Amino acid sequence: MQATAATPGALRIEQLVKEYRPGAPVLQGIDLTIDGTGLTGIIGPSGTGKSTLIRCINRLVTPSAGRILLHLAGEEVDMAQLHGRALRRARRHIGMVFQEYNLVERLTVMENVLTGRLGYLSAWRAWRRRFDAADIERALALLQTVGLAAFAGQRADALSGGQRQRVGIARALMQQPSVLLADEPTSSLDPKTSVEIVQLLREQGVQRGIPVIVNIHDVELARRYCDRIIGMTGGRVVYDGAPDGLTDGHLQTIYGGQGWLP
Ligand SMILES: Nc1ncnc2c1ncn2[C@@H]1O[C@H](COP(=O)(O)OP(=O)(O)OP(=O)(O)O)[C@@H](O)[C@H]1O
Repeated sequence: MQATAATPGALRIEQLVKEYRPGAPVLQGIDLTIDGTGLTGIIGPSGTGKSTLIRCINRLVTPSAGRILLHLAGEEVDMAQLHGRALRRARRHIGMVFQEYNLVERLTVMENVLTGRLGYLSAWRAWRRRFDAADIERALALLQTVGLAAFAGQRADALSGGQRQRVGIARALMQQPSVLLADEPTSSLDPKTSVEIVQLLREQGVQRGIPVIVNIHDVELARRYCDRIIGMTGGRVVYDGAPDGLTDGHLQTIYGGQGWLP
C-alpha cells in the first residue's frame, strides 16, 4: 500500500469509542490509520462493532469519544466533531455502499446513479433533481464502468442483487469520493457475484487512488482480495496486517472456538 500523509481519504482514527447505551461501549477505543489505495477488509463476529465503526467514519453514527481525522479535498477534518453544513460538505467526499443497496426502487438505474451528485447541488436544484450535462455524462461513463450501460433506463426494482450492488457502487463513485466505505456489500450475493463486487471495489480504489474500506463476513474472500485485514472482536482491533499473516490462531482470537475452522 502506498502511504503518503496527504493522500485523499487518508484516515486516522484515535481512541474511538461508541456507546449506544451508557456504560456499554460497542467500540472500545479504536486506533487505526488507513492510507493509500489498497482494499482494507474488516472482519469479525456478528455484533462486534464493524458496521458501527464504518458508520462512525461517515457519521451515520455519532461517536461517543475519540477523533476520526480524514483528508478530504485538501484539508484534514475531524469527522467526530462536524455538524450541520460542515458535516454535509464533508460527507460528499465519503462514498458509501450498503449491504441492502439502498436504491430508490421506483427510479431508473440512471436516476439512482445521479442521486450520488445530490450533495453537490443547491437545495433548489437537488429538489428539482436538475443535473447538468457533465453529471449525466459522468453517470453514463460510470454505468459503463460497472457493466450496466444497457440498463440505464430500467427501474432499479427490475435488477438482480449483483446488478443493484453495481448501481450502488456507481452511485457512490458519482460523488467522486476521497474514500469509499462498504458495509457488508456482498452479504446478500452468491459467491461468484461477491468476488466480482469485491474486485470492482478494489479496482476502483486503485484507479482513483483512494482507500476502500469494506466490512466483510467471508474470511476467504477477504484473504484473497484485501491488501490489509483488520480483525475485530469485542469492539477492539485484535489483528491488523497482511492477509497471508492471518493464521488460524488469529481467527480463533477473532471468532472464538475452533470447531468451525476447516
Ligand atoms: N442503533 C443502535 N442502537 C443500539 N444498539 C446498536 C445500534 N446499532 C448497533 N447496536 C449494537 O451494537 C453492537 C455492534 O453492532 P454492529 O452492527 O456494529 O456489529 P457488526 O460487527 O457490524 O455486526 P454484524 O456483522 O452482525 O452486522 C451490537 O450489539 C448491536 O446490537
